[in-house]
Amino acid sequence: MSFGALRSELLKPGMKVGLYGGSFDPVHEGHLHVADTALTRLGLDRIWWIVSPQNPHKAHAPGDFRDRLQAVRSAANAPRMVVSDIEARLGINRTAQLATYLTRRHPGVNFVWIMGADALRSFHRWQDWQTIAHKMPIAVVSRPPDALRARLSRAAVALSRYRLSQHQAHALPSSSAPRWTYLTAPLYDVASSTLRVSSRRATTRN
Ligand SMILES: Nc1ncnc2c1ncn2[C@@H]1O[C@H](COP(=O)(O)OP(=O)(O)OP(=O)(O)O)[C@@H](O)[C@H]1O
Ligand SMILES: O=C(O)c1ccc[n+]([C@@H]2O[C@H](COP(=O)([O-])O)[C@@H](O)[C@H]2O)c1
Repeated sequence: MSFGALRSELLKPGMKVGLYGGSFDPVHEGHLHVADTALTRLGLDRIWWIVSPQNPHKAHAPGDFRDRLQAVRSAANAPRMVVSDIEARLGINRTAQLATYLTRRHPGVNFVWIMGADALRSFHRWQDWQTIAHKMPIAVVSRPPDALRARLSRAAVALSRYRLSQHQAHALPSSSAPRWTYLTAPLYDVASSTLRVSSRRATTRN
């Protein structure tokens, strides 16, 4: 489903919506695994894949936005998956801005921010990260090799008293923020950066 379709879909109060932000440059199996894990373990009604125009912490320019959006649409073409260009349309690239916008506009909807363990490791460097944590619950999905380091990271320690056991993950979307959980799941050792290097090598060889 595209974001255009989403706009005409009624966002009902009480709906549980996972926000899964990423560059997806390119989209890969690990991303699908994160979305499926969050959908099932949190009992979500929807996952919105938020294709980021430009991660503010990545120096290199990502691939063409429209191409990435289209690739995510093809990969995430499954029930309850929605692909969104909302950041590009709003002209924003900070998660705190998105969280503020969505929670204000849809106060009755239960949004959850979804990210991999590597993102938790650097979360304390995101702009207004405390605001994000206070606007919506967060679900972190394990990723090699970050499992232990992520749970000992600055943000994880600062938010430790708000952590919910993964056995209670179903309660996360309707919990008041700050609240977060760490979902241990099968590890997918795949990264966009590795795929970009392989694709460059293949292009050079041909
Ligand atoms: N294999 C994976 N396992 C768990 N989480 C992942 C995995 N790949 C990506 N993620 C998570 O998905 C989100 C989007 O990731 P992103 O699009 O940056 O992919 P990436 O593979 O990390 O890219 P890059 O290698 O360019 O940094 C982030 O929250 C990231 O932590
Ligand atoms: O808001 C920030 O300061 C911030 C800093 C780094 C990353 N993010 C978000 O984290 C998500 C994952 O980014 P990426 O590039 O690692 O896929 C994506 O939605 C980014 O906008 C956000």
